[in-house]
Amino acid sequence: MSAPIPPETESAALELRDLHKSFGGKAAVSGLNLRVRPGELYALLGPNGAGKTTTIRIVAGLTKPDSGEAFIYGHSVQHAAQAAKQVLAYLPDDPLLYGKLSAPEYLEFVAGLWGMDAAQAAPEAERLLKWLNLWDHRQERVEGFSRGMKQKLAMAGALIHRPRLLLLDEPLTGLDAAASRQVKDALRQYVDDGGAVVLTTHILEVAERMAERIGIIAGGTLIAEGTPEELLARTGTATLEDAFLSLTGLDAPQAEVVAGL
Ligand SMILES: Nc1ncnc2c1ncn2[C@@H]1O[C@H](COP(=O)(O)OP(=O)(O)OP(=O)(O)O)[C@@H](O)[C@H]1O
Repeated sequence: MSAPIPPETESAALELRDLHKSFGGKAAVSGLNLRVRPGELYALLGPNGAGKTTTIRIVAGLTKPDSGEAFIYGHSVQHAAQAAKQVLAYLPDDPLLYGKLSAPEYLEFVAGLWGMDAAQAAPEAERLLKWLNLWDHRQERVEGFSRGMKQKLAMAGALIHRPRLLLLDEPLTGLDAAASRQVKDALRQYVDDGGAVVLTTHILEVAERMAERIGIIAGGTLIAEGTPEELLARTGTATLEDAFLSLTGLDAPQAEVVAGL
């Protein structure tokens, strides 16, 4: 039971316009365009080295593109970074937590970074911890948490300032079935409340079950985009795995490694 995300007038939660980024002369992102709507969960799929993390890092303002622009609810990440970051949360695949703190202390700390005072942060922290089933562990130090509990706490930290776009890099890696289900349920609730999620994943089943739309990226460009059903129809395949293989042109053994199957 999360509080509704405040409504926004801008039509796109995220818009990427002709993004380019090279490292040492080698293109990691090459002419990438995409739009994600509020209330949409968008999964970025692609082989290793396709440019997914670089894209997410550009949106999070951690990597500067060589050219092109990213807009979050109309705010340019490159030219209005403060406004863009205010409505954004980025959860990397190895989030930094402070082991000596309890979960409420950690959330109070993160809230402070966003300029929220303790009186504002405490009820929000309690709501998030209850929502993610961490409230019963509120007196424990984070260093004793399991990986799944840490991942959920990191997600609570990402949500404490009520962002409207959530960027997640491989959010389900290493989680057991129960923790994975809770994180998926939390993400579904978040988009149902009007937030937008962009996540990268190697788990095709996650993309197929959860995403409104999937973007397949290879060589730094979007080679296909659509609902899971549209991707199947476009490739004439029965499974997303087959669609992924067909669209990326990978042979089956290689693609199984890529897709983490
Ligand atoms: N900081 C960096 N310095 C040099 N090259 C980089 C850097 N970051 C990414 N690259 C290169 O850019 C390309 C895209 O990498 P990126 O991490 O964005 O891909 P990815 O799709 O997230 O891959 P994976 O699925 O393996 O995480 C790769 O060739 C990678 O080696």
